[in-house]
Amino acid sequence: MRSNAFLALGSNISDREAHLIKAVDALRAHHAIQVKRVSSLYETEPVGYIDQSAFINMVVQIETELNPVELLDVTQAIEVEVGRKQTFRNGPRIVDLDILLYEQENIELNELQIPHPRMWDRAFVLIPLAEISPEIYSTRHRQTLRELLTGELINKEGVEWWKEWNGAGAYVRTEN
Ligand SMILES: Nc1ncnc2c1ncn2[C@@H]1O[C@H](COP(=O)(O)OP(=O)(O)OP(=O)(O)O)[C@@H](O)[C@H]1O
Ligand SMILES: Nc1nc2c(c(=O)[nH]1)N=C(CO)CN2
Repeated sequence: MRSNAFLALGSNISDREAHLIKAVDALRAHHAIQVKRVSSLYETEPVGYIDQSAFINMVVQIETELNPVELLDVTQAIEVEVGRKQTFRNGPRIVDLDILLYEQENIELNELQIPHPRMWDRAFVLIPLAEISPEIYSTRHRQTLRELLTGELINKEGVEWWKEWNGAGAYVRTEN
């Protein structure tokens, strides 16, 4: 059975776009993952630990035969493959892959929480996510992403559209 999931990617070291392309290529190369949609790239001011370079962030939609924990194993292996070194919480990184959503599942394991617990506070996640899937519904806000982003609830500052996705993979712009 195939499940729908959304992943957030970010990089803020050296050639940020190249790292993201490598990560998406690695997802595409995996036999149990199909990349369905890829957002544009956004340049974003660092959140949390602010004394570091700007990030490039993006979101991809996948379908996968992997269960959530297997998917986490794969995303963590890709982080290492693309070159992630040990870092500190919120610190700089070659590439970071977070699982945002997996179907409608709520998961509360030590090593995996889905929906990603901080996603609704992060414009650098919500803005690219809304680009590829504006109808996603936040049970916390009782609004769709589209509604949430046209309102005042989310501070959109510090997130700038940077460029279209130039790597391989489905680039599908939704009509909105
Ligand atoms: N939905 C999720 N996606 C990815 N990792 C998760 C998720 N939920 C929990 N984790 C756990 O988070 C751990 C730490 O992740 P990481 O070092 O990337 O944190 P971070 O990127 O600094 O902060 P943040 O999690 O706020 O983005 C991972 O080892 C993983 O087990
Ligand atoms: N703009 C931005 N800030 C961050 C990011 C990120 O991807 N983009 N990731 C972090 C740790 O996961 C901490 N802060």
